[in-house]
Amino acid sequence: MTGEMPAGAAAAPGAQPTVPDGRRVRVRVPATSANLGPGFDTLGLALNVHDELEVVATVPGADGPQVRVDVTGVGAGEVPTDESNLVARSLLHVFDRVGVAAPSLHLTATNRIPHGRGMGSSGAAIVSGVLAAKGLLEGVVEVGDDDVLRYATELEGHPDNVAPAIFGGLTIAWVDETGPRQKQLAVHRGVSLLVAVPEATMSTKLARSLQPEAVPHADAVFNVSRSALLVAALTQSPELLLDATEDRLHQSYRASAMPATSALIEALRAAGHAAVVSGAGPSVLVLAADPAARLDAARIVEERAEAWHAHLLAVDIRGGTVERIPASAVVTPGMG
Ligand SMILES: Nc1ncnc2c1ncn2[C@@H]1O[C@H](COP(=O)(O)OP(=O)(O)O)[C@@H](O)[C@H]1O
Ligand SMILES: N[C@@H](CCOP(=O)(O)O)C(=O)O
Repeated sequence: MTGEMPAGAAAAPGAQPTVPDGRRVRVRVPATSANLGPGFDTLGLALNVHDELEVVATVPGADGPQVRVDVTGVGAGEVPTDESNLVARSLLHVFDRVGVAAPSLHLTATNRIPHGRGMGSSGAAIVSGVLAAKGLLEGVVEVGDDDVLRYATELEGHPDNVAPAIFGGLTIAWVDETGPRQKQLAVHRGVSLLVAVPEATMSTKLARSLQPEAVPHADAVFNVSRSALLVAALTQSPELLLDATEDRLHQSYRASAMPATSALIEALRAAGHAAVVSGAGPSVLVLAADPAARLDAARIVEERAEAWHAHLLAVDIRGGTVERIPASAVVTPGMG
């Protein structure tokens, strides 16, 4: 016995729609690497490192809705544990957008995606919150995939991380007059991934402030050619990855803020590896055309004087997931 309204049950006539008391959801969202060299704010890949989240919603008491966030793993003791937490804010954003009163929320986050390293932690946190809201609102208000992309992009400001975090695989994301859109593609099975993560962090906001307002036309043409080629290289012709990952739109403008990243990319590319800044940095992504090339790239990373952690990763093809948890299946402490 869950005490919940069945999914799809309508609120009594005239009553405000609400989330059934005690409803629980579980969410899993992948890390991402955005840009992939030339595809600034457009291309992204989902990676097999995941944040997990459980949320229980309860009817607010006399003091109104309360939010509590318990965090283990990355960010524990650092990120806020109240409604200002990015996951909680994202969840509440959806309730606000669909016009449903927010319940009290208890979030339990298990984080594995490093923060401020260019592996899409903020995008994953936002997608986690939006997917949790979608699950909590099931049968109350329909939140479709397009809505998830829209709400997540509203919060992140650009769609290239949130699209692969939601849909998995390789995504091309763009924005038109209807809002953000995406096309998901399968990566060629020969492509293998290496992400080199340094100790240093870089705020995406700071990296974006280093971008110029305008770029030379020739550089725009350069990036159009390389990003078109990159889609072919990633899906059909991995042997073209080195040429296809050249960029003139963002990496050079940000290089002075992450010199160790630039130096590592230069060394890897000189050895023939398709190395790029992962997201806004400072991590480095290598798109290797075969497993032997990836091991050679890992050796170059490990020989650097600075401390880099080389992770051999795979493409996550599933994207973010949300499932309802029957109340009887979990023991979660109450709001206290
Ligand atoms: N799981 C999370 N829970 C709460 N806040 C998060 C989470 N993940 C990321 N953040 C917030 O986002 C910041 C990192 O965002 P950002 O600068 O965009 O870097 P990244 O490249 O990791 O996305 C963190 O310092 C933290 O404030
Ligand atoms: N296109 C964005 C991507 C930011 O990715 P993140 O993983 O660093 O959040 C940018 O380059 O600013």
